[in-house]
Amino acid sequence: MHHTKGNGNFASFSMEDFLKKSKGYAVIDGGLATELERHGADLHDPLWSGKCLISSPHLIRTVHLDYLEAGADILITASYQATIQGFMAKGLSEKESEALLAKSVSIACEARDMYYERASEGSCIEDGRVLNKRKILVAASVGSYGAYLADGSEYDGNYGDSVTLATLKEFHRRRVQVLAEAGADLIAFETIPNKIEAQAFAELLDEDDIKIPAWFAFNSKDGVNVVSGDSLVECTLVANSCKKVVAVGINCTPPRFISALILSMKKVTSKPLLIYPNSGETYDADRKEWVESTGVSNEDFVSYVNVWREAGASLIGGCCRTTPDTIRAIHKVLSAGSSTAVPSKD
Ligand SMILES: C[S+](C)CC[C@H](N)C(=O)O
Ligand SMILES: N[C@@H](CCS)C(=O)O
Ligand SMILES: [Zn+2]
Repeated sequence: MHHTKGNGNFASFSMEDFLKKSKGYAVIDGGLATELERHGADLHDPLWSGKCLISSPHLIRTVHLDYLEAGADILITASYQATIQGFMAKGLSEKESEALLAKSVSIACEARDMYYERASEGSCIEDGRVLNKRKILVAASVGSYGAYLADGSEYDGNYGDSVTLATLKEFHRRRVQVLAEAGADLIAFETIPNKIEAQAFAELLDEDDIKIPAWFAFNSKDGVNVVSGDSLVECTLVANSCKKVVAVGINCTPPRFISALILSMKKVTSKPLLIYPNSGETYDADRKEWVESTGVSNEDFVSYVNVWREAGASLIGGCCRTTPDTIRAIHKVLSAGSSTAVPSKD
């Protein structure tokens, strides 16, 4: 059994230090694709939100900036479903594809710079906008192989026998290298639907000498295991035994499942726990649209925040179908309760 608890530190970056300096918690941003669509982007495309790296990079920057002004401390880049393989299928060269991945990071960094500029001019809260010079992290998104398949496979995670550990490592290798060298603070492996893909990510981080740390975010549709049916505890242990993983948790999962998932992860790791649930709505992968009216309201979402914090989550945000309003409300709840919050520690 390898139940040894990792220390969560890697290289010069320590998630514990970052959290300590920000009162023990941090706010992650909300749905990027959701917000791009609300601004008029058409994401009916195999690249989904990654399509905007080609068609409307300025819109991505606007959305990042909106999330910072809503109080997010961490931006997740537009690279979730952007892959070299996906770009090349559109006729781009390998070099152009790699440049677009790097651009996802530079767009987020630009938004951060613009935010800092605004913050130095302004006061703390202006017209409901959060403006202060806190430390902001850029997390380079790496969606799972299922995301690349563009058929909602990240909510299922059954890739079939032909997809092996080696296939997954080969598939992800170059993108991870490019993103790690593009100036992000960390890599956000997102919507990891099974254990084998977590293993592939952990091995890539170690074998390829990736210079920045990472977080692992799994997803669940039953509140017990990850979506493929693999054990969440085993998946968490894979993350826990990788030194470069500085936080582990859950994303794009209905809010009602989150507390139980946090509690089961907490039993096997002392790394900081992160959660950024979706609204609880269901995704129709054929239509590439969300089925409305199955989710929770912003008020209901936010009513969970203190429960999640008390259960042990220290990084909290939103995934698909959450908006800057959700993040603004999360920021408000957490800053109001921060005097009583207990920071996570080893
Ligand atoms: C997290 S899901 C909503 C992303 C989109 C999906 N991979 C698709 O292409 O349909
Ligand atoms: N970060 C992604 C969603 C992950 S499920 C995006 O909105 O592009
Ligand atoms: Zn999502």
